[in-house]
Amino acid sequence: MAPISIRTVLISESVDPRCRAILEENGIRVTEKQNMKKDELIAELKDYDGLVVRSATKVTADVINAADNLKIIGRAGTGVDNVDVDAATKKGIIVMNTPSGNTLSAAELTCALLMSLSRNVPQAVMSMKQGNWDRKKFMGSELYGKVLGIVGLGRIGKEVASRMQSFGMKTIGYDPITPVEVSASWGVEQMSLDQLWPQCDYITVHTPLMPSTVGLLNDETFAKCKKGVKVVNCARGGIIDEAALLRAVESGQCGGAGLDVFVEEPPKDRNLVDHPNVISCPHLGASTKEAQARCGQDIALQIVDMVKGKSLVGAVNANVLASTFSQESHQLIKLGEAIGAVLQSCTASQTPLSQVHVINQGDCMKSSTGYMTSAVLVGLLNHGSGCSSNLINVLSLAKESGIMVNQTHCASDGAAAENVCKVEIVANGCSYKANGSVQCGVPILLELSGSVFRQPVALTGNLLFFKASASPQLLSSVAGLLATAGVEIESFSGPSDRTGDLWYCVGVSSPLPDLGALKSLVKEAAQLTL
Ligand SMILES: NC(=O)c1ccc[n+]([C@@H]2O[C@H](COP(=O)([O-])OP(=O)(O)OC[C@H]3O[C@@H](n4cnc5c(N)ncnc54)[C@H](O)[C@@H]3O)[C@@H](O)[C@H]2O)c1
Ligand SMILES: O=C(O)[C@H](O)COP(=O)(O)O
Repeated sequence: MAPISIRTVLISESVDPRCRAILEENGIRVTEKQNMKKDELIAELKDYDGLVVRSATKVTADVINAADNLKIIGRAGTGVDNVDVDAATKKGIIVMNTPSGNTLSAAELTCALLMSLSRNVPQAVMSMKQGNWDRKKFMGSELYGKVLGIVGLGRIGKEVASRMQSFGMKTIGYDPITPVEVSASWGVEQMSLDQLWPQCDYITVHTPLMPSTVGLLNDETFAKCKKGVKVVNCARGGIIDEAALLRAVESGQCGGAGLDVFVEEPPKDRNLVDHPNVISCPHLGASTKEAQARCGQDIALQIVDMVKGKSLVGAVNANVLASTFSQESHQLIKLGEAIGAVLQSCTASQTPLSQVHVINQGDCMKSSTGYMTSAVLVGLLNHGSGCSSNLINVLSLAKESGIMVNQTHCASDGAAAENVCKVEIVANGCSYKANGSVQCGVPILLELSGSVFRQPVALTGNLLFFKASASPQLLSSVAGLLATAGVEIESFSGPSDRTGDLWYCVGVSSPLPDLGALKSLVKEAAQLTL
């Protein structure tokens, strides 16, 4: 992938100073501006290539669509639910997070809430401060021997499990992705949620907030739990339905709740926060010096590595790009874009483009299948159109335009070029094909719609393609016309076959000022600069 240039970054929240220092040490100008309202953020962001946030900045579609220079949104932390990732992807903006930097801190806070719930520590502290000495009111219960249900067995769920096992808790859990044998290896027996709810003395949720996790604990599921179950939400507000939780603590079905996160932060509705059996924190899971240092440092290093073309780590919406940081992939991307551009030029009058099929042939093309398709589409959609799609958004743009995209990989067919990218498109109901490869680091075109070139076309510089039937005068006539226009021929590739209308390509010193001048000599003509 072409290196992404990030010269300016706006940090819109309190992020560890290491973040700014690392970015600046690497020549990136940084501005820190906190507590901006949406309009201020929109106005400010116009001037920046990058934005670094935590969870408070709402990077909505309006903000993203107004940020014409923005290329990356860096989240110094885990959850990206405050970023409209779909809108960013459509705009070709990378969204990147640092998912493991605050795992231990969030796990420790979860454990602190579980322990506080078991012994009423916060309530006892408040009571002491009010001058009381009440040893009866705050009778607790041991964690030892109790059952902890962990919903979401990812990074944090796993760390919570091992810590609470050291208190003698039995840990059971549910996760649709983590294999049962994996969680069993760290002591968590997995089961369905319906089996889990009635067994738990404590439940803690550690999933992302998404449609399938909104209201995981609700009136119906609370009813399936043991009476007096205690719950912790240190993940995202809304995974435990707040209204259902209030009803459950009021009825005693829920014996206590520890909340670090809320649907609305800070919560305007204080009913849960004020309930005597609810203990809460203002979203402090990641608020430790260590977690902030890791997240601030990680996001800065990830951005710098990406700018330097070293690696792409932590991108949540551009995984395909992670494999594009090598010399070989740069060359293949150039090849894909060039094939797309050639096909676009040679079929410019044929619209609409309705199908694109990219076949990657040969062992070396196996790992490149994903990004080659995007590269071909970038060439097809951007060339001569003013469209500025990139590898991040081109698939969604193609889908929006109703283009059917297919990609396949096949083994080498034993021909001279082992690794070949073959592209077939359908435009205006007609099919066109182009095959290319990389030779000595240069992208080359081997075949264009049935014309196999005797001398492959080096896909670089100014290229003039024309379709004509072979005749002894054809080349001298084209050469004469080019000379009259002051255009020098630098290379020539003709078809190996000589029958019918076939494609030729001439590398020229500059584009022909009037392509129409070729009309009397050829059937079709197209030119492009690569
Ligand atoms: N309170 C804080 O300050 C704080 C700090 C860090 C992370 N978090 C939040 O904690 C949550 C977990 O973070 P993580 O780093 O462990 O994420 P993770 O991606 O490592 O783990 C999430 C797990 O949830 C599982 N999951 C997805 N859908 C599920 C479902 N329907 N039921 C059960 N499990 C499901 C996934 O398979 C995954 O294993 C996230 O919401 C994150 O934003 C909060
Ligand atoms: O998802 C996260 O990383 C946590 O919720 C932490 O959010 P914060 O960076 O705003 O503290």
